[in-house]
Amino acid sequence: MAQFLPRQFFPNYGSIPRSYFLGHHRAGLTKMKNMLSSIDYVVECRDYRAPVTSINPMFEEALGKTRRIIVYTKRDLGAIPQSPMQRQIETKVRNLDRNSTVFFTSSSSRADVNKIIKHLRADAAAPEKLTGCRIMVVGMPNVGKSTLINHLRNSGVGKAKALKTGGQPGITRKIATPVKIIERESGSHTYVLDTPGVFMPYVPDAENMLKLALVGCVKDTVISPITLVDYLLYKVNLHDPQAYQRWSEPTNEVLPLLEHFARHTGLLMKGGIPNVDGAALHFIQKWRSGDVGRFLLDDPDAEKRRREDPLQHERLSLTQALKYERVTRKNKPDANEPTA
Ligand SMILES: Nc1nc2c(ncn2[C@@H]2O[C@H](COP(=O)(O)OP(=O)(O)OP(=O)(O)O)[C@@H](O)[C@H]2O)c(=O)[nH]1
Repeated sequence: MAQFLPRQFFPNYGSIPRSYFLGHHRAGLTKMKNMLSSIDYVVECRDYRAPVTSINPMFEEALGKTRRIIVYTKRDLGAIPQSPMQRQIETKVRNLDRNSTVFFTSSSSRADVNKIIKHLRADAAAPEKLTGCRIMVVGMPNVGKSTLINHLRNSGVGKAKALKTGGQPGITRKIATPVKIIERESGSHTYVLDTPGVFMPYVPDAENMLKLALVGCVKDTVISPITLVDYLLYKVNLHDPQAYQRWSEPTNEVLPLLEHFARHTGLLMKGGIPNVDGAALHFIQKWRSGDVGRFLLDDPDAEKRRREDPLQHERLSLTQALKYERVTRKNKPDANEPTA
């Protein structure tokens, strides 16, 4: 049999939507900015699988110089736990933000969350105020903020889940009441505030929009699931074309893959015709639960090179992003209303 050759580039970016900036994202960001004066730390959550793409430049500019801890969530989905690959990834990702305190967490690992609690308890610079230390947790939609806070609370004060979590973005729509995660004898306890996930007004690079949709920052109704699986297939093949061998031979063709997958998983319509749309959503869910390989969608080495080369530094500025948003709103009065 001929050797399988994965695609080396993805040919089909077509007309992918580049925005998902909803009304509650804008309102949440404004409220966060207004609350900053009473906040001692910001914990910025990013998705481990897209450590570069899930950075929201809006936070960089809006949250200013408030002390920041970066937490890469969903560690369990980006690499096999304790593997050499995991260690390699984390060294590279840590090196991208040498001046920040960085943690990697998996919701299934108490040890990961304990490290953050330990750091916060030991932090000599934590303010000893009568009102306690207040931490705001920010990040893109669905990145795992509420889950992290529930685990911090459980690890820090032994209490059960306080916040609602869910598999689709937008579960948290308002800044929540503070949740206590550390108790101190002095009475200066540490509290955490959950915030609504905030997307960016415009994603200049269509590939980044696909990555953000795959990791779940964007609702599954915004981009065609078949396009998403096509992009995922391209990435999976570069990582390990055997990752979906339970359902299909290695292939670069999305429709045959989805047809095989639909038949294996019983997603059939009348007359036994494979339900490829349903299969696409199910295949994405499989990948999101770690069943189709664990790997990064971003390349930290490429990001390092990009950051070191000022000529390639093309990140969209806040001004450009807001300009784009104004134009979109002018053309479409309901552009900021949530889709389904
Ligand atoms: N496998 C895995 N899943 C996680 C992890 N952290 C969060 N999740 C899942 O990711 C989904 C989103 O988690 P949430 O905590 O609701 O995310 P959020 O950032 O608060 O979402 P918004 O309400 O949109 O702001 C849920 O289904 C969680 O169970 C993790 O470390 N590993």
